Formats: sequence, C-alpha cells, structure tokens
Amino acid sequence: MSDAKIIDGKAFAAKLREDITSEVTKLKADHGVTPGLAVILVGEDPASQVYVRNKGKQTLECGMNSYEHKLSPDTPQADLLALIAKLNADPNVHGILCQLPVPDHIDEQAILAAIDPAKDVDGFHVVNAGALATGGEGFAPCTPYGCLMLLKDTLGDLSGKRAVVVGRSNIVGKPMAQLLLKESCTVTIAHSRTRDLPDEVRRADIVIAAVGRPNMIKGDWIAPGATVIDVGINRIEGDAGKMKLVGDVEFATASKVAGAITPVPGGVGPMTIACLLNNTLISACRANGVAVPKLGFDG
Ligand SMILES: Nc1nc(=O)c2c([nH]1)NC[C@@H]1CN(c3ccc(C(=O)N[C@@H](CCC(=O)O)C(=O)O)cc3)C=[N+]21
Ligand SMILES: [Mg+2]
Repeated sequence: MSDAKIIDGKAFAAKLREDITSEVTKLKADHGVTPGLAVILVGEDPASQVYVRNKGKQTLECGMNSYEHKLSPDTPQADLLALIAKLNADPNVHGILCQLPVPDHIDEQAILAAIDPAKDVDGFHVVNAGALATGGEGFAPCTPYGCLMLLKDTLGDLSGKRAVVVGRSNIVGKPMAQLLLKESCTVTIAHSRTRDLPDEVRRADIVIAAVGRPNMIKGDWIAPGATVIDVGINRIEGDAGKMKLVGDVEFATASKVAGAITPVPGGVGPMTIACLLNNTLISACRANGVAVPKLGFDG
C-alpha cells in the first residue's frame, strides 16, 4: 500500500481566508459594512490565550474588526452575561465567541444560551444545533464544517459513503454526524462505550476522529484507501521532554494504510479558525440583507 495523500488543511485554510478577505473588501465597498468578531476569554489558560491571539490576528488580516474581551478568572457569571447582552445589542458586532472551557463557577450552558443565535458564530446555541438537525438556516460549528470542506475537496460527492465519527461531543461529534447525514453518508457515531471499536472503524470509507485521546486510532483499524480526518489536538511529551502536538490517530501507521489523512498540526486546526471567520462574514451579510457567498466548496 502506498502512502496516503496528506490533506493540507493549513493551505486550504489560507486559501479560504483569501476568499473571505475578498468578500470583506466587497462588503465594505458596496455596503459600508465591516464584519466584527468579539472574542471573550475568561481566565488565563495558556493554550486558550494562544488560540484567542491567533483568532484576533487572522480576523484583522481578513479585514474584519476584532474585539477582544479578556476577563479575570474570578469574573462573576452575571458580569459575563452583562457583557454578552451588550455585544448582542451592538450592531458592529456580527459574531460573538466565548472561549471554552470557562471556569468552574460559570455555567457553560447559561453562557451559550445567552448569545444571540444570529451572532453565535460557534454554532453552539441550541437554536443553531436545532437548525443543523432539522435543515433550517443557522450556523454550523466551525470544526465539523471545516472537516466537511476538506472531505468534499478530497472525495467530491460523499453520497452513500460509510462514515464513522468517533466521539459524541456537542461541539464536534454530533454536529459532524449531522453534516455527513446531510451529505447522504451512512453515519455511525462511535464512543467510549462502543463495542469492537476497531471493527467499526474498519468498516468506514470516512473516519472522523474526535475523542481527545492521543494516538488512539491505529493504522490496522483503518480500511485501505479510507479518508481519515483527525480532529484531535493533544499535547504530549515528545523527545527530550519537549511538548509536541499529536492527533487522535496514530499518524505513522495510519498514513501507510489510508488513502488520505489530515496531519496534526496543519490539518483541521487551521480550518476551525477560517470557518469562524467565514461564519462571521455570513452573519454580517445576513444582518445587512446582502447575499451570502458560499465559500469553501467548489461545486
Ligand atoms: N468557543 C470556542 N470555540 C472554539 O472554536 C474553540 C474553543 N472555544 N475553545 C478551544 C477550542 C480549540 N480550538 C482550536 C482552534 C485552532 C487550532 C489550531 O489552529 N491549531 C493548529 C496548531 C496550533 C498550536 O500549535 O497549538 C493546528 O492544528 O495546526 C486549534 C484549536 C478552537 N476552540
Ligand atoms: Mg495508501
């Protein structure tokens, strides 16, 4: 078996951001509208700080306005809800994202429910989850939407393919399954209680790994020629005690068997941020009655 094609999410995301930048330029020139994304970070988690910094930087690079709100780790929930209410009412803000996880004293569901669904560019509000499940117009969560773009770019039509999603979270596994179902895949959602997980994965034409366990899915679980999308971002100790990023899939073995596979880093991660900017553009278009461009898909 020859080695898998490496799916270059980093390059795909860079191209998507270029397309977004062109649309933002047009939106400004034709309608005087600059999309704005507000990102809230509660606390000082180092990984979260890196993500928020990258989001802010790429937001500005696309010509959008970035509003960062950094709150101390002991911020009362009521203060966070008040900030969200203010951002909901601000016409310059088209997208609102509260970086997860939030500290323990804050009720995550209460925060997600407080964000105006029309500005919920994460796609985490129940109204958007419901829209995804029932075919309404909303926002799809960024990570699964980015995975779908990579899949369609790699495979074209997904209709009839067997897809196994390993992981059932609200932010990746469940919405990923909904998106694949919409593409007429035969979808299996596997999780920690699934019996004979390797056999389930072996049946799949498409494997989405979103469990958060480093190197869990081995090469001999993968059907020859299958397409593997690795959503995992795990920091583990590598050589000489240096930390390194690995996915949920054991890349060295899986890439010998798969037809195509995403690397970590440089696969799904950059797509998540690009899709966040895409959702912010969509929100700004909707708020101003402008036709929404469909970016990230060829056909
Ligand atoms: N409300 C909310 N929305 C999110 O979308 C959200 C969140 N909370 N909390 C944290 C997770 C994580 N996340 C990532 C985004 C980009 C990369 C990314 O660009 N990763 C690079 C590597 C970055 C690195 O070196 O650490 C890559 O995979 O190539 C990773 C992870 C968004 N998240
Ligand atoms: Mg191969």
